[in-house]
Amino acid sequence: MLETEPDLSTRLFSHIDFTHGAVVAVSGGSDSTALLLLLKQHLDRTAPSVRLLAVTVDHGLRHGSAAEAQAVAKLCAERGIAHHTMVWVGNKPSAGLPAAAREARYRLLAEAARAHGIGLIVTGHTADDQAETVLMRQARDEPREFAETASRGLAGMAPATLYDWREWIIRPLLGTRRSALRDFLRREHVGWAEDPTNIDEAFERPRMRASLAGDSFRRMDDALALANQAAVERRRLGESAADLIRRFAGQPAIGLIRLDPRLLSAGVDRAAIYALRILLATAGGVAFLPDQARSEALFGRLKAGFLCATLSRTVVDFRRAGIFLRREARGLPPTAAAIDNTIWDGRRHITLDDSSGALLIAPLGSAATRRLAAAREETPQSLMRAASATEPSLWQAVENARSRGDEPARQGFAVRPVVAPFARFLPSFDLAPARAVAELIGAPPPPAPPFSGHSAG
Ligand SMILES: Nc1ncnc2c1ncn2[C@@H]1O[C@H](COP(=O)(O)OP(=O)(O)OP(=O)(O)O)[C@@H](O)[C@H]1O
Repeated sequence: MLETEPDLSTRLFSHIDFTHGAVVAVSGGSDSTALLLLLKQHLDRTAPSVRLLAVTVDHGLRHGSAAEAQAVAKLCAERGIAHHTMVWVGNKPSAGLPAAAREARYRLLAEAARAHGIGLIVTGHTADDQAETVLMRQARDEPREFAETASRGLAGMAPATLYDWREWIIRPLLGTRRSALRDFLRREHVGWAEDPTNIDEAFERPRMRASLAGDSFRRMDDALALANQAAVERRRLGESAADLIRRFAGQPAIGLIRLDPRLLSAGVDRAAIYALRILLATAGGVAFLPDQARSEALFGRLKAGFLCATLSRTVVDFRRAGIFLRREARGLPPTAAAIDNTIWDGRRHITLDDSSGALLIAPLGSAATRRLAAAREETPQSLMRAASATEPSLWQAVENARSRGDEPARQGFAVRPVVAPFARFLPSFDLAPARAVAELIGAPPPPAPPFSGHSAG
């Protein structure tokens, strides 16, 4: 049993629901090593039967990374904690390597969690990481005139982020200083690895870290206060946007979102623009929200009257019957072999019943749509057809892998809409609009965050 103040681990973990186990992401650095030992202490005391699995990702990028993973495995063996090393294999890009490594890291952590039936991933991001993140974003945002873009990012890392609409990643150390965690490890006589890339000032974060190291705590405290304030604003903005989506958005046909033009004069432009950005990204199947400035300009033009414009791969068609959003016909995925459990065009999750490998997936297309479309009340039929034509459909492969029969197959697969901008990462700040959009388009609701008593954010 570790000798440390139980108050620290109680404060860090007592509000988290660990019923379904936890994967702890342990790099072997000070923060995640302390996280692991504090969480183990907490669970030993409060819920010893909870499954705890430490996972180290070996990115294979540095000499010695395998030895670091082994050191974590050794510590875990000494402490009676299950441990797994996941190795990143495959192509490693020369450009954008940190982002690719991060992407691979979360994928591998989620794979480990799924393999063990665990729905929760815990990382060791600290208050220092948060301050660095916020200051880096502030430095990048400074030249921009649009305060909203800045304030969304200035919320920093969320205390919880839903990955792939499935696993919650939580960051319980966001309010804890790295120095406190290192003090704890020293008291416990536990060492840690120093990652040389953390001090390599060729990268932005180490530069920011170095610039903060020379400062008093003041600058860091100010950055954290700013993040807290921005997080509150971002949550509020999201709640207002969710409210507007529920009141003013409908889905008259799959792939076709209708906005009631009263949205334009609801008197809450900031929230309406945020709702519009989320819906544009959703309709277009884009992981990022469209640019704030362009969205504001589009909103202004909509206020001026009827128009047809494209933003974020989405056609915005304002006519007498309403404002309609649909995926533009350009740039749809080409005909390809259908693969089970994939996301098609960023918008549709495909599940196949058929494993023959003889099926193709392709946009339904306008010819087939004309045959299938049925008239529906006030929605212009031309728009319903245009929306349907961009939906995925399954075809029997004929002759070679690229050609297909005349009629789409009616069976053999299930299509589930996904909330594109939040499908990979849903920060808890944005839970309200993500839920509203899921209801609107018929996506499953996101699982509730693993916090007892109150909602995350
Ligand atoms: N190689 C690794 N194996 C397992 N977990 C890791 C690894 N690297 C980082 N982590 C997890 O991520 C946390 C943050 O690490 P670090 O600050 O180095 O990553 P980052 O790239 O800044 O974070 P992010 O994952 O948000 O981009 C660590 O405390 C740890 O929980």
